Amino acid sequence: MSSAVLSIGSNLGDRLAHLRAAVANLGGAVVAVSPVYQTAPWGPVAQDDYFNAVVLVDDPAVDARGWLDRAWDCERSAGRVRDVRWGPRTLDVDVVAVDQVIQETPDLVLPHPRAHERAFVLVPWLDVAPAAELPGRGPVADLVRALPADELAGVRRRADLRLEVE
Ligand SMILES: Nc1ncnc2c1ncn2[C@@H]1O[C@H](COP(=O)(O)OP(=O)(O)OP(=O)(O)O)[C@@H](O)[C@H]1O
Ligand SMILES: Nc1nc2c(c(=O)[nH]1)N=C(CO)CN2
Repeated sequence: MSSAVLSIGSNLGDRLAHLRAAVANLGGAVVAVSPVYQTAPWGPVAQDDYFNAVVLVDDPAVDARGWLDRAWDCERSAGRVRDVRWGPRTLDVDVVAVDQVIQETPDLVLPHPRAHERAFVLVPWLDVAPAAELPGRGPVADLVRALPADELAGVRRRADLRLEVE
């Protein structure tokens, strides 16, 4: 059994189309899709706002490494070029958590090592899973409450935009 929390983000090209394509690519594994948020860029690189969302997925045949492969497949389909760390991208798919797994392998750290400090991950996750917990860090609701006000202010729900579950 394997359920995962994926964070999807885009700030290059048709941002909504890239997020929609990721949800379509994940197909039958998709259990829930959060609202879309417009988010101020996190990190040291000056760049345009992102659209972000969180997707809950489940597939008994996919393990933690398998979710990373699915994430990379989504990114490849969006024509993502890997250059600047934390720089602009057509599509970023991060594996936030897989079940209760805590691991550190060269390719995959779980939970995602920066998820607990990212409003653009925690706020949409809370929308679709109010009782969720980030393994090793506690309830997502508590993590959201602990975020600095300016982090939270940079995350604005776009009620005019929707990602459909296929
Ligand atoms: N939980 C995880 N989800 C996605 N990638 C991970 C994870 N843990 C480790 N990685 C590794 O991180 C590397 C860099 O990923 P990526 O280019 O998406 O980083 P980034 O999006 O710029 O930064 P960040 O990881 O802070 O979101 C990948 O090659 C991948 O192997
Ligand atoms: N708001 C926001 N900022 C980011 C994002 C993202 O998805 N949303 N992804 C990044 C890639 O490392 C860097 N910064």
